[in-house]
Amino acid sequence: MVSEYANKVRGALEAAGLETPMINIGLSAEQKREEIAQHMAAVMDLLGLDRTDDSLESTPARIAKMYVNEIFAGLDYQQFPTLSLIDNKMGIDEMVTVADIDLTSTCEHHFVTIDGTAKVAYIPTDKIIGLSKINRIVRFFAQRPQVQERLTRQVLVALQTLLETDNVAVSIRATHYCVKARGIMDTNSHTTTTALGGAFRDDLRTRAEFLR
Ligand SMILES: Nc1nc2c(ncn2[C@@H]2O[C@H](COP(=O)(O)OP(=O)(O)OP(=O)(O)O)[C@@H](O)[C@H]2O)c(=O)[nH]1
Ligand SMILES: [Zn+2]
Repeated sequence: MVSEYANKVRGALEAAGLETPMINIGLSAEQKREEIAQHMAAVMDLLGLDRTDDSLESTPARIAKMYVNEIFAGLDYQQFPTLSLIDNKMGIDEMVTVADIDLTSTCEHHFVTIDGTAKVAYIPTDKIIGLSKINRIVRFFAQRPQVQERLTRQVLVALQTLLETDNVAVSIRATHYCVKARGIMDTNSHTTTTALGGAFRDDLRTRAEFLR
């Protein structure tokens, strides 16, 4: 079952042209794992690995399970977090910031790790969200093949939709293992992406407070 919240978020991402390019192939999670395992076995065979070795024999099934249940679980809206949203009866109108959110994602160009942290802030209007739910929404979108810019904007639009306010800001700082562990092999650089809405975009002081 896909929740009402998840459907709202999906609709908003599609309308904004920010949805991850996906095709509904109509397979169950079990069927996906089975087929992916077969393909991973073929990849290992082509690399000349001996899959009868006891350390390698379960690797295809392990990778399939990791893809479907773990690192790409966010492709399935049924996995969207259960939310607690409450009416802002307290009239809170100051910035709420969650910083140093652990973020592990996967680069969609190379299928290797993106490792970083996220910072999310919002200024409540009518709704307040349970704090841990912000971390969970970040994790949901991180559990997809991603480019950091899209990930940042998906979290922004999801929270704007759920909180019914433009006043949301998201910043992600991450190391890409496709840059660190291969290719240019730069072990030092990191990438920062920022997506600002409402007052975070238009009001210099609010913007500065978030970016500080
Ligand atoms: N904008 C953006 N680019 C990314 C992200 N993750 C990886 N990339 C880049 O995607 C690009 C893919 O470039 P290609 O030339 O097709 O791939 P490649 O030959 O493996 O490139 P090199 O990494 O330069 O060896 C690389 O420059 C990656 O650094 C991301 O989150 N955002
Ligand atoms: Zn990459």
